Amino acid sequence: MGNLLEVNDLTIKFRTAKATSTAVRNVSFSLEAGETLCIVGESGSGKSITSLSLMGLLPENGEVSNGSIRLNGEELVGKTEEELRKIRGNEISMIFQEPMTALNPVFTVGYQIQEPLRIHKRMSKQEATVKSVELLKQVGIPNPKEKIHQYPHELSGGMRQRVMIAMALACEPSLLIADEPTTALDVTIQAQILDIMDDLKEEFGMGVVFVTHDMGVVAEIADRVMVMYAGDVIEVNDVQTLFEDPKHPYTKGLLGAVPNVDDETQEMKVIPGSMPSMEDDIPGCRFHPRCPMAMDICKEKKPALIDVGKENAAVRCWLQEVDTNADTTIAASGGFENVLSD
Ligand SMILES: Nc1ncnc2c1ncn2[C@@H]1O[C@H](COP(=O)(O)OP(=O)(O)OP(=O)(O)O)[C@@H](O)[C@H]1O
Repeated sequence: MGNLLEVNDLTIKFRTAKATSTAVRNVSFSLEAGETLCIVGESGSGKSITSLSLMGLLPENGEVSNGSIRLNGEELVGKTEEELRKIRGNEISMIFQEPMTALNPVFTVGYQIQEPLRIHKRMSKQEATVKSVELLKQVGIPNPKEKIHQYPHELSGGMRQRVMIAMALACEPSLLIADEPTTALDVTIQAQILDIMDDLKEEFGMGVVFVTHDMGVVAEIADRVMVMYAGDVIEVNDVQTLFEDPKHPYTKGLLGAVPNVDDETQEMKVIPGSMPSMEDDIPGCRFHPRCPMAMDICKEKKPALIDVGKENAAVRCWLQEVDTNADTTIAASGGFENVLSD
């Protein structure tokens, strides 16, 4: 069986007043049905732009300048807005950090969940009403028959987030894209919503692309993790291996000195220095100015993303290429342990 999602060599550029700059470079990844891929990295690494491009929702000054995005074998790059509208909300849905970007304040919750069902699934008003009550129940909203008559502003933040999830799941999409959907919520509500998403993923067999800063969330929900830095994929692996044996110094930095997949309180650590902007022309590895392990070659030549022994596992680092015992080298020299701050 083919992959649900195949992204190949995706490059995204932005036109700004000064120039055209590359925000995301040659990104490739795949996703199977029922799998959750977390995209992680500091602010500005290209996580959101990558996920928005999957929906054909790049800002007006941005474009996919190269590459391919295939959903169930169908190419999405180059589709017209009208073609994409048929796919959005039906085959692919998205949830955001701020539910009010998806919810319309002037329509009732019920109307907004029923709309995609009537458009994409051609349900009658009565069928869509029954389904919307069922969906609200599935996402843990009490008294769903009453709630469908309420407006978004009458609900709490956590309840609005659930409504947005219900809306996104209404048409049982094969791909759900979630961009920091629980970041603004308190931890208890966040945990409840992640649980609901996980249950619904199992039930519907969706693939999920989940963008987050929070390594605790990654540990809880990811099957695989893709780490991005300044527009490049720098490491990808299954969640257990990535937490137990991160290869790239940047990933080690994000995870801190003693990563533990079972530690749900783990926060992304602050790495000294800052991410370059997309306009900065940095020779070699774009991480080298911040890397405690940088060698001469890192300043001169960009490393390729190379496989690390199994399918869907790769790292972009000269240490990996020139020293097969790279992990021992990093561990022996202390890596980030001496420079990390919380
Ligand atoms: N409309 C835009 N015009 C120009 N550049 C943009 C635009 N939107 C994003 N960018 C640039 O694209 C790059 C990637 O941004 P993106 O929002 O994907 O990062 P991110 O990793 O998701 O960060 P955050 O966690 O802050 O959302 C950044 O350098 C950003 O400045």
